[in-house]
Amino acid sequence: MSVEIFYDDDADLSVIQGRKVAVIGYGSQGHAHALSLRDSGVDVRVGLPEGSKSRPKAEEQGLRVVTPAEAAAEADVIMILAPDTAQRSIYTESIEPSLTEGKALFFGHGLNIRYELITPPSNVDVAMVAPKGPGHLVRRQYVDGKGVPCLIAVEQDASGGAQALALSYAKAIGGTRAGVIKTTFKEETETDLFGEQAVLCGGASALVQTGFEVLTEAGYAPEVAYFECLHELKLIVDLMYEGGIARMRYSVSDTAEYGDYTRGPRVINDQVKAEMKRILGEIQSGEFARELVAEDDAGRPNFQKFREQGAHHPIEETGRQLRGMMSWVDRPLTDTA
Ligand SMILES: NC(=O)C1=CN([C@@H]2O[C@H](COP(=O)(O)OP(=O)(O)OC[C@H]3O[C@@H](n4cnc5c(N)ncnc54)[C@H](OP(=O)(O)O)[C@@H]3O)[C@@H](O)[C@H]2O)C=CC1
Ligand SMILES: CC[C@](O)(C(C)=O)C(=O)O
Ligand SMILES: [Mg+2]
Ligand SMILES: [Mg+2]
Repeated sequence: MSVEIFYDDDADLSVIQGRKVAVIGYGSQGHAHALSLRDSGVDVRVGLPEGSKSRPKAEEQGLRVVTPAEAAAEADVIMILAPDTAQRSIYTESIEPSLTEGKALFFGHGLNIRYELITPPSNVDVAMVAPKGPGHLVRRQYVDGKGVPCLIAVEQDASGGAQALALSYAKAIGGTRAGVIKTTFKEETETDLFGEQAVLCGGASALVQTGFEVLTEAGYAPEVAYFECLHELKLIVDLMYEGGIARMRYSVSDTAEYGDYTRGPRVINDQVKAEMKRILGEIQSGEFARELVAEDDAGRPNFQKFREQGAHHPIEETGRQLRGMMSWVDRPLTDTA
C-alpha cells in the first residue's frame, strides 16, 4: 500500500490566505498554528473564553482574541485546538450555532469525529491537519525554517475544495516543508492513540522509569542511572531520527549492538506485543475513548492522581538537579518558538 505525500510545491498558500481562520484554544498546538498562520500571511483570530489564562499570552504575542463563539461566527475556517475532551461542548455551545453552509471545520486530531462525539452538518467541509509532533516543536521548527510532518484527512468535502484547503493550511504551519501524508480520520485517530500510548509516551516513559528503578534499586547512583536511561535516550533517538535504527547501530559499539540484538527482544517480548495488541483493540473498539470521556466527565480523579505520582517519581528530582548544570538542555518550551 502506498500513501500520497505532498510537499511545498503541491500546496497553494493563497487558498488559506483567502479565508478567515479561527483557532480555538491557545495551548500546545493552538499557539503554534495561530502564530505560524499569522506569519504566513493568514487572517487569524484566536477563540478563548473570557476568563481564559491563555488570553494575555495570545494578546501579548500580537494576536486578536475573541470568544470562541465570536471567532467561529467571524471565520469561515474553524480549527478546534482545545483539549479533545473539551471539544464536544465547545462545538455545541460556540461553533454549531454559526456553522453555516460553505464553512470548514478543522481538527488537529480525529478523536471527536472518529468516535462520533461531534457530528457536523453535511453542508460544511470537515478536515484534519494533524502535526506528528508536539505543538511547541511545530512552532520551533517553523521559526527555524523547517517543519513537522503532518497528516491531512477529509471527512466531508461539501465545497469540493477541502483537500486543497487542508494542504494550504498545512503549508502555512510548515508541514509541507517536511511532508504531508493523506489519511483518514479513522487511521489518524487509531494510530495516533496507539503511538502515544504504547510507544511514544506510555511505552517510552515506562521503559525509562523501569530502567532507572532497576539500576537504583540495585544500588547504583541515581545520577548515573539518569544519564544512562533518560538523558542518553535522546542522543540515541536522534541517530534513529536521522538515519533509522541502522544508523544508531552503526554509531554505537559492537558490544552495544550485540546486546541490542540479544537482550532487546527479552525486554520487549511476545507478552509486550500481545499487550500492545490489546491496547490497539481497546482503541479500535472505542473502549479507550469511552473511558477517557467518562474520566473527564467525572472531574479527572484518576488523571490527577497519575499526574501527581509521575511528578514525584525519583527520576524527576535527579533530572532537575542534573539539567540545572546543563544550560543548553533546559530550554523552556516558550510559546513563540
Ligand atoms: N499537544 C500536541 O502536541 C498535539 C495535540 N494534538 C491535538 O491538538 C488538539 C489540541 O491539543 P493540545 O494543543 O494538546 O491542547 P492543550 O491542552 O494545550 O489546549 C489548551 C488550550 O485550550 C484552551 N481551552 C480549554 N478549554 C477551552 C474552551 N472551552 N474553549 C476554548 N479554549 C479552551 C486552554 O485555555 P486555558 O489556558 O484558559 O486553559 C488552552 O489555551 C487536540 O485535538 C490534540 O489531540 C495533535 C498533535 C499533537
Ligand atoms: C505523541 C503525543 C501526541 O499524539 C503528539 C504530540 O503527537 C499528542 O496527542 O500530544
Ligand atoms: Mg500525535
Ligand atoms: Mg495524540
